[in-house]
Amino acid sequence: MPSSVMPTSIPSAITANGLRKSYGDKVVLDSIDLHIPAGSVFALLGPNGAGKTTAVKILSTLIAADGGQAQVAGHDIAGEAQGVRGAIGVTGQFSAVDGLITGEENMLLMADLHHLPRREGRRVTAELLERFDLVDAARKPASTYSGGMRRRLDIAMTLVGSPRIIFLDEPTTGLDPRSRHNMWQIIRELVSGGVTVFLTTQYLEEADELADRIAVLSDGKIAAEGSAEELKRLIPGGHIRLRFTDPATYQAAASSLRETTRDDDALTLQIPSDGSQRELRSLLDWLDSAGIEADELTVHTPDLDDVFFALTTRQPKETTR
Ligand SMILES: Nc1ncnc2c1ncn2[C@@H]1O[C@H](COP(=O)(O)OP(=O)(O)OP(=O)(O)O)[C@@H](O)[C@H]1O
Repeated sequence: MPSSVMPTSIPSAITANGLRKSYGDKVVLDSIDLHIPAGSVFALLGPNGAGKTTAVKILSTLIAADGGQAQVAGHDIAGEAQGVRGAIGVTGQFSAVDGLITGEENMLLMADLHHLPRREGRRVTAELLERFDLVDAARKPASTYSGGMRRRLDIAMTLVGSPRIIFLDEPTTGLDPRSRHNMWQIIRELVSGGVTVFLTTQYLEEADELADRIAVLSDGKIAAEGSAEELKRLIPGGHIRLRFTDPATYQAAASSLRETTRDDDALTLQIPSDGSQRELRSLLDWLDSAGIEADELTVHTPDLDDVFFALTTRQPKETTR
């Protein structure tokens, strides 16, 4: 895997070896290893209840692991929790925003918690409210904010302490498409400023858009890890789909094309393909020479959805890893 051949000159922001956590009989994290280079975006992807939040809580020292070790920003999560906390910011499902006070007051409170001198606190607050487009709403109670504004305030509050590593636990869950794209832009800007982002998400598109590396968490284990492109290559699934309306044409095509998957009810044929121009051309040539005309032709290349479903669909017990 590329993580093992990572240039040693890139320092690791987060490393974990054999992290374990159970609640009662339920094993939530079953020996997790992570190596996240500084300045990169790492996405931990998994279905509901996979253990993503548990991983964030352990790495941000909110809860203790049952076993294994991890270093965050060079500090051991068990022995140097204060060092870890000083280097990180956490936002997400356990938001720090207080709805009863204004956005600005929330920011100033954060500045106090970080022991910033009053003037410096005001300067940082004004700068971040501006950067996150919250100036107009700054004097309104945070309870009146939309979901997107609240998330922006949450991240702005996290940045008061200038963290080098930020944990974003499902940062866009429940946001509308525009707010989601705004949030992605904010995350990209954080990374271009050198921050390392550890992101959890259920959205494949989000991981595809933002992450340098993606790990798919399933049944307490990392089922696969790599860039979006590497993960897509892991699974087959590319195909060309031909749809017919005339049953006789469909039958003629089905009986003469090899390696097809038939759907006799929908009158469609699926031909395995890597989606390349060469394969598409040879299929079209063949259809032409056989005098077969499909009513619709679509090319399907595997996407992260395919990877996700292939890796997280529960298998019968004896075939699981
Ligand atoms: N304090 C707790 N006590 C008992 N079980 C817990 C506790 N916290 C989490 N769990 C269980 O651990 C599992 C993983 O939970 P976790 O919140 O980490 O999942 P997740 O991947 O973040 O899910 P989601 O996408 O729904 O937030 C779930 O089955 C959950 O019910």
